Amino acid sequence: MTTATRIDGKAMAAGIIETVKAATAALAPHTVPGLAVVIVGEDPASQVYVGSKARMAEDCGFHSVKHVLPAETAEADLLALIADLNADAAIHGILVQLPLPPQIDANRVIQTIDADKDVDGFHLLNVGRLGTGAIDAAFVPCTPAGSMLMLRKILGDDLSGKTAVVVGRSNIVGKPMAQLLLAANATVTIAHSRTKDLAAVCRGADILVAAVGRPEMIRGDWVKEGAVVIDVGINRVDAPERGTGKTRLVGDVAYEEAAARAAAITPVPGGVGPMTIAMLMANTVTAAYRAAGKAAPRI
Ligand SMILES: NC(=O)C1=CN([C@@H]2O[C@H](COP(=O)(O)OP(=O)(O)OC[C@H]3O[C@@H](n4cnc5c(N)ncnc54)[C@H](OP(=O)(O)O)[C@@H]3O)[C@@H](O)[C@H]2O)C=CC1
Ligand SMILES: Nc1nc(=O)c2c([nH]1)NC[C@@H]1CN(c3ccc(C(=O)N[C@@H](CCC(=O)O)C(=O)O)cc3)C=[N+]21
Repeated sequence: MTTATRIDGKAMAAGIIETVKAATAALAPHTVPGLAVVIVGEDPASQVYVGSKARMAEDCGFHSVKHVLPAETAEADLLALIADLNADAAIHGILVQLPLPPQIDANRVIQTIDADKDVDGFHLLNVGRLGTGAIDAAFVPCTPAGSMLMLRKILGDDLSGKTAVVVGRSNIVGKPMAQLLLAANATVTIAHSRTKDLAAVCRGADILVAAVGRPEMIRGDWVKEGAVVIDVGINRVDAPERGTGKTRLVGDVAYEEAAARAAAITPVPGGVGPMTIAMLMANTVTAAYRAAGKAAPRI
């Protein structure tokens, strides 16, 4: 029995992309938003994501460049490429796909990106802005930003009086998600692998955000009746029922079980993933507006 509203990330993302296209057209011909996507190594899943980011950038009317570097690239060479992109006036946004191979210090790479081109929102300046309430000046990480838009569609802008539990404390999802929820007045708990009785913690959540990376770990009876569930997890699992060697994507939440109790829930695929890509395009067009000295459109 599925009773929950399915929050359609694919449809929401398509709406955002239309807004991005209009904002891009309004900048022409003086400014064309430029996005550089950099990937080191040949991990097939990462290649797919980087390809879809570059394709979507083209679809939006951006100048789009993709740099594919070999897995054995030295850190100094990647830093030199970033310096070039920082200095390139045709590039407004730089994304370096994570994770990076072990010989490269990801933190050093992220801090080398010009904060004004940091469309991932991972640079210390943008993290600091988000954490100190200067959200309008920050680039907010795409996955949490997209997750918040989905949540706001159901619950509105003010989450006063609501308890939110974020499972996962990564710099790219869990921590910025918690900051956004806090800024929207939710009472926020961040859970992780050392949390005791995670099921009970989750059961207290009016808003439950799963960003763990464990297929269907969060079961239906962990979900409070009437909760809003945002499933960030993207996990590829075997699907022998579809044929030998076939796989499918599942989230961190057991969807059908959770949907029987939740008020609203995001699916995987078609939930947070497409919203992440849409927010990357939104951040890039914002960067281009700022570079042109114009007020960025609200997305
Ligand atoms: N939809 C999208 O656009 C995106 C999806 N993702 C997906 O989201 C998921 C999380 O990504 P990311 O944040 O980068 O992952 P990380 O691996 O960086 O972080 C995972 C977090 O989950 C916690 N965790 C791991 N096991 C458990 C457990 N058994 N119980 C409770 N907490 C646990 C870890 O805790 P601890 O810190 O204690 O180790 C950690 O904080 C992945 O599936 C990833 O593919 C990621 C980015 C974008
Ligand atoms: N610097 C950096 N920034 C990132 O934002 C970043 C990153 N590195 N490394 C990897 C993760 C992962 N990530 C996803 C984006 C879109 C989908 C997405 O569109 N998913 C589709 C399915 C795609 C498919 O079918 O494989 C969906 O959920 O419907 C998934 C995952 C961004 N990440």
